[in-house]
Amino acid sequence: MKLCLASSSPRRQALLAQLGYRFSVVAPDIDETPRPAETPEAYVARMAREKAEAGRALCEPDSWVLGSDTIVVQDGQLLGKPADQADGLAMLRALSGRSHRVMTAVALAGPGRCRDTLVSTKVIFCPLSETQMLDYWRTGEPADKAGGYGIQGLGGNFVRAIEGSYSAVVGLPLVETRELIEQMTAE
Ligand SMILES: Cc1cn([C@H]2C[C@H](O)[C@@H](COP(=O)(O)OP(=O)(O)OP(=O)(O)O)O2)c(=O)[nH]c1=O
Repeated sequence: MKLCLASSSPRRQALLAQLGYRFSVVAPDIDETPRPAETPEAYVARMAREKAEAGRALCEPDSWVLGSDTIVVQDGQLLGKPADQADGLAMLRALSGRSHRVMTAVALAGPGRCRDTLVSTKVIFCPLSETQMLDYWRTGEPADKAGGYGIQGLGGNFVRAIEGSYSAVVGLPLVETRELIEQMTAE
C-alpha cells in the first residue's frame, strides 16, 4: 500500500509516523474559505476531503492520500489560525475559563473514492490573566495554530481537562486514522 500525507504540518507527520506507517508527504494548496452558512462540522470535513483530493494530483496514481483539518469551535463560532496579535488575544480571552470543542476531520482518498471521519474533543481551559495571555502570545506558539494555542506545548499549561482524543487536538486522531486506513485499504 502506497500512503501519502497531504499536509505541511510537522505534527501530523509525526503522528502518522507514530502509527508505524511509511509515507510520502505533499503539500497541496487549497482555498480554506468557509462557505456561507456552512456548519463547522461540514466545513472541517470538506477541508480534509479537499486536501486529500488535491493531494492525489501530487502523488502516484495508485496511492492512498490522507488529508486532515483541525478547527476550534466555541458557541458555534469557528476559531481558525489567528490573523494577528489582536486576533490571537481575542481568541485566548474567549477560551479563558470555559470549554470549547476541537474538531479534527481526516479524509482518505484512494483510486475512485474518498471517505472522511470527524473527531470532536471537548477542552476545558482554566481562567487566564491578561499577562498570561500576552506572555503566551509573545512565545510565538499560538501564531500557526487553530484556536491560537497548542495543547502539546505551553498551551497545555492552560488545559484543565479534555474529554476525547488528545492526538485529535494536536492534529491527527491516532485510533480513527488507523481504522480509516485499515478499513478502506482492506475493501
Ligand atoms: C488546538 C490545537 C491546534 N493545533 C494545530 C493543528 C494543526 O496543525 C493546526 C490547525 O491548522 P490546519 O489548517 O488544520 O493544519 P496546518 O495548516 O497546520 O497543516 P496542513 O493544512 O498542511 O495539514 O493547529 C495544535 O497543534 N495544537 C492544538 O492544541
